[in-house]
Amino acid sequence: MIATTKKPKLTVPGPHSSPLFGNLIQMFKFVDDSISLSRQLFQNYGSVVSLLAEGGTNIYSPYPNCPGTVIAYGADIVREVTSQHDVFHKCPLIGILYGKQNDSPRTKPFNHILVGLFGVNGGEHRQHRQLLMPAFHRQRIESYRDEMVDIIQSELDGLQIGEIVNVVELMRRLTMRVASKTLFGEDVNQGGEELVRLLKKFGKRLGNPAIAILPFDIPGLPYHYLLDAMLELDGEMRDIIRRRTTSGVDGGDVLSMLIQAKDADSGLTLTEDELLGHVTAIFAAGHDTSTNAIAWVLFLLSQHPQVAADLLDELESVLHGEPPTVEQLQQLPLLERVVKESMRVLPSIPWNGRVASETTTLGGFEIPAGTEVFVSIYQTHHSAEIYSQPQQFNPQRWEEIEPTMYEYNPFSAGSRICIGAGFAMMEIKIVLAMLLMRYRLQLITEKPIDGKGMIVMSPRNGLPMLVYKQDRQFTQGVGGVRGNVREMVDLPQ
Ligand code: HEM
Repeated sequence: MIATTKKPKLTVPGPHSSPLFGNLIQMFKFVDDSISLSRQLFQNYGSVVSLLAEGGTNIYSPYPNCPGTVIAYGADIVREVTSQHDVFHKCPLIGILYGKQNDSPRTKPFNHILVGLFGVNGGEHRQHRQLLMPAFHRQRIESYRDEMVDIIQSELDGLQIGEIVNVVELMRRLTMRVASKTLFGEDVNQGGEELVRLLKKFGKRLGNPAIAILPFDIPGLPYHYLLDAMLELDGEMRDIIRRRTTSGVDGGDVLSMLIQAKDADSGLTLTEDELLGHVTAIFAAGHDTSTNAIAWVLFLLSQHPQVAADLLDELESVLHGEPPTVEQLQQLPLLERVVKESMRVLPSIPWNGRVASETTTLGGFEIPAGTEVFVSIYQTHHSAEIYSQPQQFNPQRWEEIEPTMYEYNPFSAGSRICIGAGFAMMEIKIVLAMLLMRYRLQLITEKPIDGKGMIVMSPRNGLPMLVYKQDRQFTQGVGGVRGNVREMVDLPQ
């Protein structure tokens, strides 16, 4: 626990709040549309900005006396934060709720649900990461290829020509199935529905801002229903873990590997609570991210017909309509560039959140202990000092540029770099290759495309697309896009 007995003052520049509920309003604005608000703040105050000059905001830090929120961007900032992991601590995905455990047994799961790697720092993080690494080794990940292909095939078989499909929902179902199969060995379509239902229910309750404002376990209040959903999820997950532990069967999935994982020096294995923390965190970190990464690629392709045509040429010439093998994935350079460029312009994780474990500096400003710091991956990727015409979706640029890991970091950088990056890239590429050879998806522009969300950036109104057999009519459906995405990427009128 970071000890801050008195709330120190922030001296990082930023806007001043209105007298009544100014901090709540600013927090709400940030959570609602962090990209637009931060763009404005960076323009007005520079690359290191306080959400409110006087502090008093707390979005993510579970520690009492958090002095406020600092947002920052740029390669130097990314380096400072990601290379000093003992100074800039990471906190559980459950955010401020992590600090709300009390004597009630109903709050006990806050200890572990969505904690995993996100909730450990320093030596403990190194130890846990080492235990998890074998499950994410290249060979292990590659062994998931066949299961991924089967699930993708079955989801694509379900698409009807002429129907309008919300691509975000389609990809969410697909990546959830892939995650539950590779993590727990349970395909959603073959009996894993209960777990996915409970995870969804819990995620929905967690997204209700009222739980932070009225955290009282009283029937009728959203916090009460969050605790109910969390206990149900906790129970279901424990059952899965116990079944797997007592059966002693290695199903080849991540959970089986984690049950067997043993620290080489101490011989320690993961406790049931730790296992629960890891699998819920990996599940949460591993499917919504990929869902939106794929959705944004499909959006950008729908508005860049020449890129879409070139990509299909590449896919067909190498794959001839068949799902890619692991080796063939290395022979698709344009696919690689399209995905990289899409994750540069519209990263599905726009921020890296941290909390200062001691008083330190960032970009030359003093950062008091306990301050929460958000580093903007999005704004770093849109920096004109690093990328010429940063708003342009131009996969070709990757033929000439080789940014450092601090300049380009959709998966973060340093010792806390995404453990699932290899898994995600393989999944995203296989989905795109199989989908694009079979179908053309034409964007429906009825509703604005608004990229929203603080943890994961997602199109708020979904991404409705009309399904065609792949007919190469890529110029259809180009243009007419409205919404805040126009401020993020250059699009045809
Ligand atoms: C396009 C897909 C993905 C993106 C963009 C992404 C991005 C990220 C980023 C930016 C971080 C660092 C967050 C921070 O430092 O604050 C991270 C961490 C993490 N990711 Fe991913 N991720 C993706 C997919 C996955 C998948 C598929 C898995 C697992 C199956 C996964 C598991 C994790 C875990 C466990 C961490 C914590 C690592 C640590 O703290 O040591 N991610 N991811």
